[in-house]
Amino acid sequence: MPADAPPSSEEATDDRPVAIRTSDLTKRYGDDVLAVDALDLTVYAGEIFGFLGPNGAGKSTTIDVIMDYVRPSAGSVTVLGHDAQAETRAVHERVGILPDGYGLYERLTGRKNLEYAVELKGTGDDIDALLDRVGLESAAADRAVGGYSKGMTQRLALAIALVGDPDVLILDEPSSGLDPNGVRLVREIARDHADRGKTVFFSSHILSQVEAVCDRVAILDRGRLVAVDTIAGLRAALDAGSTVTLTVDAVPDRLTLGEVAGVDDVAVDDRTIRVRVGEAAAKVDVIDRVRDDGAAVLDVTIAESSLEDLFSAYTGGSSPNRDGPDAAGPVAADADGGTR
Ligand SMILES: Nc1ncnc2c1ncn2[C@@H]1O[C@H](COP(=O)(O)OP(=O)(O)OP(=O)(O)O)[C@@H](O)[C@H]1O
Repeated sequence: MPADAPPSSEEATDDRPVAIRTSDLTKRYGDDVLAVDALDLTVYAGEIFGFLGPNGAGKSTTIDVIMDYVRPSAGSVTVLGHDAQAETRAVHERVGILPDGYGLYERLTGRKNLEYAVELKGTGDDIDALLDRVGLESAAADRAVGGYSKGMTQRLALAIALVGDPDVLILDEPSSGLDPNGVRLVREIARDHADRGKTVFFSSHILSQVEAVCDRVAILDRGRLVAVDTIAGLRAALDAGSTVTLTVDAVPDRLTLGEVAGVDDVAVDDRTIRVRVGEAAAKVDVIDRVRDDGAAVLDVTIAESSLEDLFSAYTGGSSPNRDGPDAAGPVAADADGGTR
């Protein structure tokens, strides 16, 4: 189980350019809610960085501070070297955001919404190319946004996030409301962005989304950073392990599996031996040892720890949705008076 210090494979100094850095970032709402708690996070340019946590973990609040939609109670954020609070305009010029609640003009068509976003950013993007990139057909783009399905709304919001081909793309629950094609599209867009040296900050409570697309992942729980690493690194740090189940002709009288390095637990039931191993190498040793102890192995199955197990281990049991219902809708106005 992770202790106070988040496990990380990036402890060594890294001289890659930094895209987003939060330093001791803390956000309180009133006296009772500590939404973000002393968050230190470094996202490097060119990576797809997963920001993972159960509902209410503080993901949107962190993004809100990055965008200066809310002010931090303590600490600071820089984006591509610009202070998020003091140089908000510079930050907004370099960042595209797909927010959790979209803030679209419902009476205007999708196309008008997009034109307005392009005008506001002064980037002169080709509207049809953007619509095409997110898979919104012309006929749909010419309808009022108020009548859009959740998936269409999400695609339009994604097009707006891509206006100006931003150096940093922030996606807050980007797959919410999308069908599998839409989910794939989000992944392709994220990958394409990163392949061109740009940064993607991908916030989600859906593990499979993050696993499929992200280079590294931070896990946030109740405002605190509990881990930063690759998914493979997180598994290894946790010794998440596997369960080897062997069916044998007969369980040997003297079973010496407990002596095998990496074996955490052994359970015997009739002709089935279940062995929990914490190290990958122990899996083969387990099979060899059972044979050496005198049994014929008739069948072997190996179950790896699921991502849910991994996540629960880090968050003390808060379980995210794997492919579950959409994220919570937009949060109410900031207690400090900011808007979202
Ligand atoms: N404007 C606000 N006023 C008061 N409390 C707030 C406000 N916004 C967020 N919170 C609280 O701060 C905590 C973190 O919320 P936040 O929306 O940042 O989490 P999240 O990880 O983005 O969750 P979700 O996945 O549900 O969007 C929660 O306890 C939430 O209720």
